[in-house]
Amino acid sequence: MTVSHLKYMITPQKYKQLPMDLNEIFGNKRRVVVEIGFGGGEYLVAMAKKNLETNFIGIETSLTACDRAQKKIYNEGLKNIRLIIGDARFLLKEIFSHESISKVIVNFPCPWPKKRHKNRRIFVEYFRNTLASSLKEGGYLELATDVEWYAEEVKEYFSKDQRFEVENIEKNFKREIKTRYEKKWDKMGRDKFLIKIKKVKSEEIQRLLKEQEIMPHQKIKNLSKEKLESIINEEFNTVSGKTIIREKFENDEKIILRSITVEKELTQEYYIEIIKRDDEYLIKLDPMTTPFRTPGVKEAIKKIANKVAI
Ligand SMILES: C[S@@+](CC[C@H](N)C(=O)[O-])C[C@H]1O[C@@H](n2cnc3c(N)ncnc32)[C@H](O)[C@@H]1O
Repeated sequence: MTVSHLKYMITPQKYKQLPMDLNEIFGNKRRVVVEIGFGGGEYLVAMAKKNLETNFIGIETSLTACDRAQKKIYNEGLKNIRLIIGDARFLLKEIFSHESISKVIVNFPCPWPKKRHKNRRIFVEYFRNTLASSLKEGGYLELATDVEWYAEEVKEYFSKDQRFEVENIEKNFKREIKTRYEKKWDKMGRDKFLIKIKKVKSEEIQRLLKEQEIMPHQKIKNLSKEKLESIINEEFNTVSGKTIIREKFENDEKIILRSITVEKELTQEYYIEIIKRDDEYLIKLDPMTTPFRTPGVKEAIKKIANKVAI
């Protein structure tokens, strides 16, 4: 990837103030459409090319997908697309302000049919509340899928909520642009289903991140090597979830701890460093990793400092 590609990526973890100001990001006040799980980016890029007066944001968990899409955006010379890597369910809630999105598109998501994988689905319980806030009144959610029961389930999920109006499921729909998965299923002769859901009533939600937490360095006078060893693989609770230190790396300059913090809607892996400075030790986030600075991450650093101090 060349440096010029990177200008399409947004890293909300680095923003001091959340939700983000989309007008500032795009340099205009045009409507914003979000595609969740854009895969190769074919649909996102083609839509942005056809609708230059609309801003598009693609959210993907896959780095490879983001890389591929960036190359397409760069080759097309488009200025109306940005990409964000991460879990769209969390990002839609935390980084988009109330009524900031005109349309959310989800194309051919994995339905995760097994019960034990249910929480990997896009349409988890809190997602409806997220859309009730971040989608504009009169805005749409559009879902395309090749799985009939999934379309029915999503229809049911929104039908019981007065903040939304669900249109009938359209079987074997035709849209101007086909996604990569759509082409694949078409070739195999599979049915496909399109469901459009209109948001009719807005409701504010409580966001976890308003101002991202400031991360003051923790300082301790003395470090216990035994205590440090004992916290590896120890799981400890924080206000909003739990943290586990998975590994320790050490060189002459610093000790680095690979940490995982699990909060209600977000799991983050990041590094914490311990550095010796004159007559004390500093314990802080490794500057190379950029987790969202949630209350759980902040508390994890404090707790580690307490646990390893003599
Ligand atoms: C089955 S593929 C479909 C790709 C594309 N939409 C298409 O129709 O060709 C689903 C995509 O959604 C992405 N994905 C899954 N869960 C996600 C989430 N919570 N947030 C963002 N992207 C997600 C996956 O990485 C994958 O690329």
